[in-house]
Parts: sequence; structure tokens; C-alpha cells
Amino acid sequence: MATQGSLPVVQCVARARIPTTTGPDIFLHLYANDRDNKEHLAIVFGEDIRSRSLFRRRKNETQQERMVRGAYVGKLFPGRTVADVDENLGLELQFDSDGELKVEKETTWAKKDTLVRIHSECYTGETAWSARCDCGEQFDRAGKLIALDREGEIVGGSGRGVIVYLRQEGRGIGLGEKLKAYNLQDLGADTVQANLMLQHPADGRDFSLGRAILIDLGIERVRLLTNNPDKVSQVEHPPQLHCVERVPMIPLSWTSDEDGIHSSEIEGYLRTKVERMGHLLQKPLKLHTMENVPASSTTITTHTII
Ligand SMILES: Nc1nc2c(ncn2[C@@H]2O[C@H](COP(=O)(O)OP(=O)(O)OP(=O)(O)O)[C@@H](O)[C@H]2O)c(=O)[nH]1
Ligand SMILES: [Zn+2]
Repeated sequence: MATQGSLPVVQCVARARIPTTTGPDIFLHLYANDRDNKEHLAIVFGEDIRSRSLFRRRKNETQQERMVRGAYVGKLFPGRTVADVDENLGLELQFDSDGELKVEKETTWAKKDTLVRIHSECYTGETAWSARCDCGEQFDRAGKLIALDREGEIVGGSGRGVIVYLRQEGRGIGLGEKLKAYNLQDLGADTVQANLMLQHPADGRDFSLGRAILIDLGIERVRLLTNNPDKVSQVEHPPQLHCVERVPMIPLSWTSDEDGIHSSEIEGYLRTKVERMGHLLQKPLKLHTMENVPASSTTITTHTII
């Protein structure tokens, strides 16, 4: 687990509106940073969640250049010439003498609890239909919960929220090493043992880039979608960033016979997360060590961070 340490410097390179197949427009932000050369992303729900580094005014730039990188208010349309004013919607951005965006409630989301997922890239789970993990399901669920007002007892994001998408494939070991880890798992190791056998830490990820991206987006109070306690502690950077609540992500297969991922591999994966990585999962789970103990006593309770 990485220590808090200083924040990386992040720069939003571009933002674009993405009309989605599921309904809402999202705003995809691509980031550069001073720690690695990966293209980390922020999937932002809500036109008014604004990247300070993207909107910061640059010397001698034109309004056209601002619109091309995505530093505009409201909606783009053919013939629009000014980035900082959307006359159709009656929106205008204001800036201070240093060219920093002024946070005004009419144009910029601020000081509100925001539903957030810090998600690590998983090609196999998100693209290759893998039933070894629940990453793809979690990614989809995060988008759905951000768009919804509520789902059962979970309060959604009502169309405002962020999925910080960190290029940390394989809990940071990369896709090639993760494939080797899968082979070791087919040979009987669990996901933690496999990493260690390959001379990698069980989970060497550093979420400081996630913190820096959220702060750049002006997010201050996070309702974090995760079962991973390490992530909860990583979303603390007082006074700028606080985790005010942990919102559990219960695997769909635990609440439905049809939905979700049903495979022997996923049960082992989730069991290892609970037993060996300290993940906080609510549904009773038959643990290796608790074979003959009634399920009700193995419920792992979660704690809402206040
Ligand atoms: N090394 C390794 N990485 C895996 C394995 N299965 C999934 N992963 C990676 O684990 C990461 C999953 O992280 P997240 O989806 O952020 O979830 P989490 O950190 O486990 O915790 P939650 O926020 O509760 O979902 C991704 O980078 C996956 O590629 C595995 O068997 N071995
Ligand atoms: Zn995965």
C-alpha cells in the first residue's frame, strides 16, 4: 500500500462529449502526469464537473483552441466561436487574473458529495468476457449507479459522478504478467499467491494519481464505490479531498441467479479478496477457514465513513 506522499502533477490534455448507448452523455477526460507515461482517464458524468487544468487559460490561445481541447461550457454546435460562453444556454465561465476558473454554482459542480469509482484497468474483465473477475461488472455498475437517483437502498449519483480509470492492469503488474498469474491460478495458486510467485507484490498499486485527478476535477467530498479498504484510505487528502462514505459493490451473482458472473473462478477470486486482501463484502461467504460455520456468522459488515 503506497503512503500518502506528495500529489503527482496531472494535466488534462483533452475532454470530449461521448453520447452513450445507455443514455447519458459522458465527458471523457484524458490525463498526462509527471509519474508515468500512461494515458489515465476520467469518465465524468455531468458537463459542469470541470478540470481546472483543462479550463485554465493559456497564454495567447484562441477560443477555437479552447473548444478543440474541450475547454468549453455548455454544448458545441456548428458555427460556435466562443468557448467560455454558451449563449443558447445562457452560461458564461469566469476566470481570475491568473486565468484560473472561478467556481460559480451556475456553471461548476462544487462542494457536493460526489459518487466516485476509482477503477483499475482490466482488459480481460472489461473486454474479453472474462469470468475470472468482476471488474467488467463493476465498471458497468458504477456507470449505472452514477446515472441513477437510487437503486434499492443505494443512493445513486443522479447523473453526476466520476469513474477515474487508472491504467493499472493486473493490479499494476501489466497484462502479460497477469496472464502468467492466471496460469499459476489454474495450477492451484490464488490471485495473491500467483503475484508473489511472479516476484510481484500482492497489490502494488498506488492511487495517488486517482487523488490528483479528483482534486483537478474539483471533487472534494467522495462517496466511493468500492469494497477495497485501501482505496478508501487513499481518497483522503485533507483539506482538499475526503471520503465521506464507502458504497459497497455487491456482486450481482450474489443477489440474482440470472444476472452477474457465475463461475468457480470468480468465487475463488472474491474469496481471496475477502480472506487475504481485506476486502469488505457484505454477503455471507463460505470462507476456506469457516467451512462448517453457519453462513450468517461470516457476514463481513461494512462501515459508512462519516
Ligand atoms: N495480478 C492480478 N490482477 C488481477 C487479477 N484479477 C483481476 N486483477 C486486476 O485487479 C484489478 C481490479 O481492481 P479493481 O477493479 O479496481 O477492484 P479492487 O481494487 O479489487 O477493489 P474494488 O474497488 O472493491 O473493486 C485490475 O487491475 C485487474 O486487472 C489476478 O488474478 N491477478
Ligand atoms: Zn478483472
